[in-house]
Formats: sequence, structure tokens, C-alpha cells
Amino acid sequence: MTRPGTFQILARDGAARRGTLETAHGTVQTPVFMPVGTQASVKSIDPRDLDEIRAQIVLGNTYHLYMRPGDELVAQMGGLHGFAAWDRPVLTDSGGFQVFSLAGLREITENGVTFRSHIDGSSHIFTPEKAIAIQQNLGSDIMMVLDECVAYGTEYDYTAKSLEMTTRWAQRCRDAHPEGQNGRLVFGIVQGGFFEDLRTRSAQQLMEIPFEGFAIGGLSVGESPDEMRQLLAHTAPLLPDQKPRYLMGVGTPMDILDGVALGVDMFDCVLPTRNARNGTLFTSFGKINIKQARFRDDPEPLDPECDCYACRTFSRAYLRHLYMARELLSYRLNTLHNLRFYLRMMEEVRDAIGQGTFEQLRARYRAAYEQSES
Ligand SMILES: O=c1[nH]cnc2cc3nc(NCCN4CCOCC4)[nH]c3cc12
Ligand SMILES: [Zn+2]
Repeated sequence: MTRPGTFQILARDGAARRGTLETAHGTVQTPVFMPVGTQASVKSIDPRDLDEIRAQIVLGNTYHLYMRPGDELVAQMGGLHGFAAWDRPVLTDSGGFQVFSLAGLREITENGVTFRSHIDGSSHIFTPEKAIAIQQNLGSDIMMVLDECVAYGTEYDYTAKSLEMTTRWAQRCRDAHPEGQNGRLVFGIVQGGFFEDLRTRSAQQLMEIPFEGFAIGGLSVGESPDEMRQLLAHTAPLLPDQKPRYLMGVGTPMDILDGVALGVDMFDCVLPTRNARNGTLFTSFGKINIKQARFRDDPEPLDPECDCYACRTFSRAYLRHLYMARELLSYRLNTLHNLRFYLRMMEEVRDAIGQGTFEQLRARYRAAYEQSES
């Protein structure tokens, strides 16, 4: 087995790269989209479904699993792989972002972030060492450092100080899980808010530390699509060419294609699974909402170009009925379809980079997604 952490670039098309990333639970073909399984489950579908739609790697959230059922219990049950019967790679976020967006009464000190549980109000602290220890208990293949994701609009001085602390925390995370330890990987996270000089400083500091990959954090936090793309265009090329680049929390189909064009290799987002549950479905002809009356007696498959179980088996009329009746099957079929849409798009992306036709692919999706706001 090739050493975990090995990242090979197989083809390039402009700044877009097609590659493979080795992990302790197998090889990941990049660019890759990671379905989000916050509480050790990708909501409403099971590991057999994930296999069928050809998901390669899923994301778990450290904060949620630490809170419930507890990382010690997950470790006892064989880590996320044993607990959730998923035998492919898992990436876990470090919990920092969720603490800032979910937990109450937070305080940030050099040692870490203290907070109150959003479930029962009990108080806790995440230090860099604790964040890594939790992810080790979860059996994560790719662990994220504990970082401070500053809110959109944070002023320069605070952002500058924060990125310095995030770098110190990153070093402590690497020290807590040295390179190569039991085949698990640790990724640094670039911060620096929306200031290009601070992004450069954060990237330069983090690249001094031997991470197996680098994430771009602090984006998709309420900024405009143009602001995100501008910061991405500045930051992605700063990161080591021979290491995977991961854009956290992104995004719409067009955000992902634009990210690939700027040299990003890994993505995660709740959009396909969250939108599935409110009836918003991604198709090769744009985004639709299945509850619209026009689908009431439509006998056609949701998306004739999609190979998922929902599109092979049922009509739009049936999918609309299930949604209007709030049948649980609606969540399952809509989720299967939306995730398959994202995963099939990534398959097309990887093929297109290999053939030098990525820009044509991007233009095709833009034609379908420009008008329906992404
Ligand atoms: O700096 C970060 N550090 C560690 N984890 C993150 C996760 C992140 N997730 C988002 N955005 C998620 C935005 N979603 C878009 C769809 O609707 C739900 C929110 N931005 C993120 C930034 C970070
Ligand atoms: Zn489908």
C-alpha cells in the first residue's frame, strides 16, 4: 500500500489538477466532493447508498460527536469506521468552526476555546491537543487543526493577531500527532480573513509546518461570491503545489467548479443534503424545487441524465407527492439524487482535466446554473 499522505498529480488543465491522495482507508481521487455526515451519518442514507452513489470520503464533525455520543464511546466502538460501518476514508473538522457557530458563551484564550454545550449548557474547553485527541478517538483519516475562523467583516488588527494564534495552535496540533503516526494525516488551515497580505502571512507560516495538506478556511462565511473568489484566487496558488488543497464548506456547483479552476482539490458542503430535505434539487438543467405544482402530474424522471436510483425508478410526480406528504422516503430519494449530482459532477471534472476539456465542462454547468441563482 502506498504511504498515506502521498499525493500524486496525474494531469493538469490550467491550474486545475487531477490527482490521488492516499489515506489509511484507501485512495481518494481528486478533485473530490465530501458528503457531510455531521453526527456519524449522512442524513437519511446508509453506507450501502454511499457506495452506490460512489462517495469516496465523508466528513464528520468533531464538536457534534464529542458532545454526543462522546468521542470515547466512538473509540470504544471501533472509531467512526466501526461505529458507522463505513470502511472508506473519513475527514473530521476540528470543532473550532462549530464552536463559534453553534455553542454558546465562548471564550478564546491562548490555551484554547472554552464554550458551553448547545445541548445541555455544560462547559467545555477545546485545546489544540484536545481537538486532535478527539479526532484520533474518532479514527479520522484526515484531521483538521484547531483554528479560529474569524467572522466576516472582522477588522484587520484582530484578524492579524488571530492568525498568529491559529499558527501556534496548528504547531501544537502537529506536535500532538507527528507526521506519519498510524497513517493518519493532519491538514493546516489558512486564515487571515479578507486581507490578502494576512492570507499570505498565514499561508507562509503554516507551510513551515509539515502538514500533509492545507485547507483554506475563513471563507463561505457570508461574503459575496466575488469576494470569495478573489480571496481564493489570491490564496490557493500560495499553497504547496504538491500537496492537496481543501476549501472548507464550499459550496454550490459553480463555487466548486470555480475552486477547481483555481487549483483546489477537496470540497465539502451541506448544500446537497440540506437542500434535499427542503425539496431543492440539483439537475443537469439547473436547480428546481420539487414542490412546484408543475411537477404534480409529470411522468418524467427528475433528471434524464442522472443515473441515481431516484431518477432511474420514479417520476417527478411521485417525488413531488412524497415531499408534499412529508414521507421519509422523500428525504432519502432527494438526498440520494443531490449527492449523486455532486459526485457525478466531480467524476466529469476528473475526466475533463484528464482530457484538457475542463473549461468546456465549466461553461456547460455555468449555462445551466447562471440564471438559477446558485
Ligand atoms: O475556517 C474554517 N475552519 C474550520 N472549519 C470551517 C468550516 C467552514 N464551513 C464554512 N462554510 C459553510 C457554509 N455553509 C454553506 C451552505 O449552507 C450552510 C453553511 N466555512 C468554513 C470555514 C472553516
Ligand atoms: Zn438522480
